[in-house]
Amino acid sequence: MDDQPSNSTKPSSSMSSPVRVVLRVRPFLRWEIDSNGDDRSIPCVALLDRDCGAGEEVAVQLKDQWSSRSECYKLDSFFGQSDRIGQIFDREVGAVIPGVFRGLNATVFAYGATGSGKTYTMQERQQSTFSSPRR
Ligand SMILES: Nc1ncnc2c1ncn2[C@@H]1O[C@H](COP(=O)(O)OP(=O)(O)OP(=O)(O)O)[C@@H](O)[C@H]1O
Repeated sequence: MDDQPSNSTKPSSSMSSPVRVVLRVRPFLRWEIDSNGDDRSIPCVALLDRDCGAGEEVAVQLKDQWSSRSECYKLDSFFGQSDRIGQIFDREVGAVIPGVFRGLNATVFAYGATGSGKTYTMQERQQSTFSSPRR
């Protein structure tokens, strides 16, 4: 994601765009709730608009109540805390696989802060949400 504090940081794209930017928000982990307290375990990313009128873009807001951060982004797709890995695969990954067998190149990569769920998402492995932070 672009980090400019503006209302629209990403140019309009369509399904024909060669690059899709997809956001997944993972649930809070048990230890995060325990150490923060329930009142601080409030997601700082919210889906604003599922249909922005340009292709299938979505608008999301990054608003942190504990800092002054308040930014909006347009993305190609959004998956929330309750969305399953299979949904991400079906909507975002499955479509590129036939092309791979026809000799086209496709890359799916995860980007994000440490602990944000990149490995969990890419490996489709069910892991405990009650695990402790790494030391
Ligand atoms: N969607 C999810 N639902 C439940 N738990 C999740 C989800 N995504 C991640 N987790 C849990 O969050 C923790 C961190 O996830 P993960 O190891 O995938 O992060 P990471 O981005 O790969 O971290 P790092 O960059 O440090 O390797 C793990 O305990 C994992 O089980």
